[in-house]
Amino acid sequence: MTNILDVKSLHISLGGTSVLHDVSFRAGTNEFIGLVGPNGAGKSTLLRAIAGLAALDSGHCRVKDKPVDLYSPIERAQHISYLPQARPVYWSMLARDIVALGRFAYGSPLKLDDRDQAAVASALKDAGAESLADRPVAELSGGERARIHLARTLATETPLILADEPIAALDPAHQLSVMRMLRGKADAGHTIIAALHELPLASRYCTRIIILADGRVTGDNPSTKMSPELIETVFGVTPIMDSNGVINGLLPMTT
Ligand SMILES: Nc1ncnc2c1ncn2[C@@H]1O[C@H](COP(=O)(O)OP(=O)(O)OP(=O)(O)O)[C@@H](O)[C@H]1O
Repeated sequence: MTNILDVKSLHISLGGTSVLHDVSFRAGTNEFIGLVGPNGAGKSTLLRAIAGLAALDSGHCRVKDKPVDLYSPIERAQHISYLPQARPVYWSMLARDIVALGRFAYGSPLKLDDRDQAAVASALKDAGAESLADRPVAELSGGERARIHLARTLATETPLILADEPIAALDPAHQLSVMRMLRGKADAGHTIIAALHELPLASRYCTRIIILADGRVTGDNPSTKMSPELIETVFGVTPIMDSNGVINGLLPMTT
C-alpha cells in the first residue's frame, strides 16, 4: 500500500462553531474507507477539507505529500475527484455531457479525444447509467441523476475519489452494485473515501471504517472489526453481526 493522503491535527470552525477537532488519519492505495457518523458529525466538512474546499483553522491535508491548497485547480482535479452531497444542475444538459465534465482537467469536455470517450463510457457503465446517457438530466429521477453524478466523478480517473453519500438515493440493487464497484476500484489501486449512512453495506464492502462523532475520530478500524458497543454509543442502534464481523442489520436499542 502506498500512502496517498495525510490528514494531520485538523481543526475547522464554521460560523464560529468548532466542527472538526484534531482529526488525523492516513489513507493509501487499495483502501475503500467508509466515513460514518451521525448527522452533523462533520463528514462532509472533512471531505470538503480534503478536496481543498474548506478553510482550515489548523492542521493539514496533504495529498501525495503536498498540501492540497498548494495544488493548482487543474493539478488538483487530476488527483482528486469529489462527489458533493448537493448536486444541483442549473442547465438542461444531456446526462452524457454532465459525465464528460469529469474530463475537464484533461482539456475536455469541449473536445473529447478517444481516451476521454473511453473514460466517459467506462464511468457510465460502472455507475450503472449507460441507458441514461442520452437523456436530459432534468428529466431523470433522483436516483438516476445520482448515478450520473457518480459517473461524472468516476470519469476523472483520479487516484483519490471522495464521495459524499454516493448511494443515498439509490435503490437496493444499485446500492449493492455501486458499493461492489467502488470496492473493485480500491482493489485496482484507487483510494476511496465515502461518507455513508448505510452501516451494513459499509461493513460488507469497505476495507476500513472511520467513525466521526461530534467532529472527532472515535473509531478507525478494518470494516469487519467495528465494535458493537461503539456503534450503540455513537449511533444509538444495535448491530446484528455475523461471525465474520459483517453487520447484517440494525435494530433499535432496547435500553
Ligand atoms: N456553513 C456553515 N456554517 C455553520 N455551521 C455549519 C456550516 N456548514 C455545516 N455546519 C455545521 O457543521 C456541522 C457538520 O456538518 P457536516 O455537513 O460536515 O456534517 P455531516 O456529518 O456531513 O452530516 P450529514 O450526515 O447530515 O450530512 C453540523 O453541525 C452543521 O450544522
